[in-house]
Amino acid sequence: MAVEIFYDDDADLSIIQGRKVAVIGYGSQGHAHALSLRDSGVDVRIGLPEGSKSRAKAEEQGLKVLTPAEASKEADLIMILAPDTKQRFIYAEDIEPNLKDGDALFFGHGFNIRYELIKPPAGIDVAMVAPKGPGHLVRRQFVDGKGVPALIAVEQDATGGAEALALSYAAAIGGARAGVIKTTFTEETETDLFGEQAVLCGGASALVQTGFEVLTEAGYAPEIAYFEVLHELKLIVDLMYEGGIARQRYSVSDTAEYGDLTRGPRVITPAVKEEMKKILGEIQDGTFAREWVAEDEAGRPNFTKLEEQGAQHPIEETGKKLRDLMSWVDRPITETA
Ligand SMILES: NC(=O)C1=CN([C@@H]2O[C@H](COP(=O)(O)OP(=O)(O)OC[C@H]3O[C@@H](n4cnc5c(N)ncnc54)[C@H](OP(=O)(O)O)[C@@H]3O)[C@@H](O)[C@H]2O)C=CC1
Ligand SMILES: CC[C@](O)(C(C)=O)C(=O)O
Ligand SMILES: [Mg+2]
Ligand SMILES: [Mg+2]
Repeated sequence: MAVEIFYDDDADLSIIQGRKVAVIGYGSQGHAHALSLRDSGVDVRIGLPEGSKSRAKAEEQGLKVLTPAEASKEADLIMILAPDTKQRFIYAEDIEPNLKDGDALFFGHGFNIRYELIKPPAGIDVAMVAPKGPGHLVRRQFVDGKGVPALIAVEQDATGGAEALALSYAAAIGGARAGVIKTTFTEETETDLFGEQAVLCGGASALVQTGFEVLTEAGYAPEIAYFEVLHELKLIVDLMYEGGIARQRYSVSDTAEYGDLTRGPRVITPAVKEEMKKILGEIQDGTFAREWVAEDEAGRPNFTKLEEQGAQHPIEETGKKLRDLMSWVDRPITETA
């Protein structure tokens, strides 16, 4: 089925400018949405618990900060940008008691609706605006006059205006400069989880770490291995981003291109593709969601152990040393916040 893609000319910014928006959470996505909504003329407030470390930051950045319950009560559109595993508790305690008919409940990712962790009442709009990029770059691109593409979806259209509202919101954070695609909560959730697990985060991190290990275990200098498999990866991906895999192949040497064409499929073998399909199956049948929710409820023991192991990987030490010598590389992630 052909997708519908919307741009700025298709969106009516005045719709979101006429709403009182509460952004719950002020992390990667929360700060980006809130600041860009404000810069687009939207009446926005932040919902954070009294003890939150981000309260001072949001206030310094000129935003009104309330508790999640106060913010939900004051607003008529609530965008929930807290961690996926915490959302159902925030919803039950702070949001649901303050929902009125005609309000809108928005998500930045479909996890809690797709896996039925949150079941909103009839009478409200339920929609999603999911940027296809990390929050800090969503904000950075907005400030630079660009935009990160976004997906919108409507789960429940109580007012008849949920889709136009979601498109208006997406435009206000810069998404419609790049393209906004209409989808469903299910399609967004399943493709997003697959992308981050198999390619963007899981696949890419493992590929880089393994390439670094192979070179250093063979006796090559870690600094050379770092430049080769991590630093240069960004430059190669920039070419793909700008002109597709074809432009990457145009710019590299024909020696590299021959190696790409003949050796790439030896790294990403049919067995790897089978494993990717298995990973997708676990997303589709809910196995991953159940595992992640149980891991979080248990206090994240495996998550913490694996995160610590990743931080101890020798590529991190080598990378830090080299990045410290390239002043333009380590742009503080809070610079745009
Ligand atoms: N990270 C990304 O770029 C992307 C994320 N998403 C989705 O956006 C949502 C938010 O993710 P992300 O931005 O990564 O989250 P972060 O972990 O970066 O930030 C979460 C924020 O929620 C706050 N928070 C924690 N508990 C509560 C609570 N009880 N009440 C209110 N606020 C609370 C945190 O407070 P404190 O600051 O005190 O820790 C923090 O400000 C998720 O649904 C995610 O899947 C979608 C696309 C990309
Ligand atoms: C790729 C990870 C992501 O899906 C994102 C930045 O889009 C996330 O959940 O953070
Ligand atoms: Mg994503
Ligand atoms: Mg994601």
